[in-house]
Amino acid sequence: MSGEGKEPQAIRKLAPGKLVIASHNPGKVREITALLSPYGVEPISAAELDLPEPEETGTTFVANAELKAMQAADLSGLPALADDSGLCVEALGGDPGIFSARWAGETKDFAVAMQRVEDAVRAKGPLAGRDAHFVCALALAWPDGHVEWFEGRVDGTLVWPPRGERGFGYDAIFLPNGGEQTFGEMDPDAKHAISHRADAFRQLVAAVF
Ligand SMILES: O=P(O)(O)OP(=O)(O)OP(=O)(O)OC[C@H]1O[C@@H](n2cnc3c(O)ncnc32)[C@H](O)[C@@H]1O
Ligand SMILES: [Mg+2]
Repeated sequence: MSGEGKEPQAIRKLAPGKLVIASHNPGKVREITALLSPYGVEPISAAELDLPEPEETGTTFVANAELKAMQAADLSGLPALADDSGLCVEALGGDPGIFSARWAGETKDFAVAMQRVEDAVRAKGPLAGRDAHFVCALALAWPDGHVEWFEGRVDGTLVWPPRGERGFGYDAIFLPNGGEQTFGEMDPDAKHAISHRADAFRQLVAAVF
């Protein structure tokens, strides 16, 4: 990990400029802003810039992160960081996966999405396992069209009923391996120590700082 034993520095290629967080999900924007906070960049969200939400036509997390980042960099003329992430349930062959946001429907209701996951796993029968993991692909796009990407992961188990009001999305049903609290119950700093997003972010820091 970079930064150990020295003061965090501004991102070499970014300082002292702005970085667009190419996401329309306030939970993600909050987490990415916190992860970026030691590094001296000025984050500005896609919503603040009124950027459109692109259609996620990719078939992988990386492809979707890349298209979101490239669109934001292109439209803003600034470097842009996008995150495509999701919950992959082993018993469901990796679903909802890249469709995690879409399982919540038009109204983005994650109580509904978490219930859909529970129903789908229970429908597999009593022997269906509860193993799951979160994936986070981060793509950093530069206005000249160059893109770098990084993928992180965290493994855990699904729990029902949902536990905890912190976090967002599927956090309340995800118990990371070795932990006693779901991501929905955890302090945000504790989630940042182990999450899929933090894992991808560590790789980004190592490559870009
Ligand atoms: O595409 P953007 O605008 O960034 O926002 P989104 O919510 O549509 O994001 P995705 O397309 O990447 O969909 C991923 C979904 O997976 C869920 N998810 C991702 N990371 C999560 C996390 O750390 N905790 C809980 N749920 C998460 C969350 O509900 C997201 O809506
Ligand atoms: Mg999305």
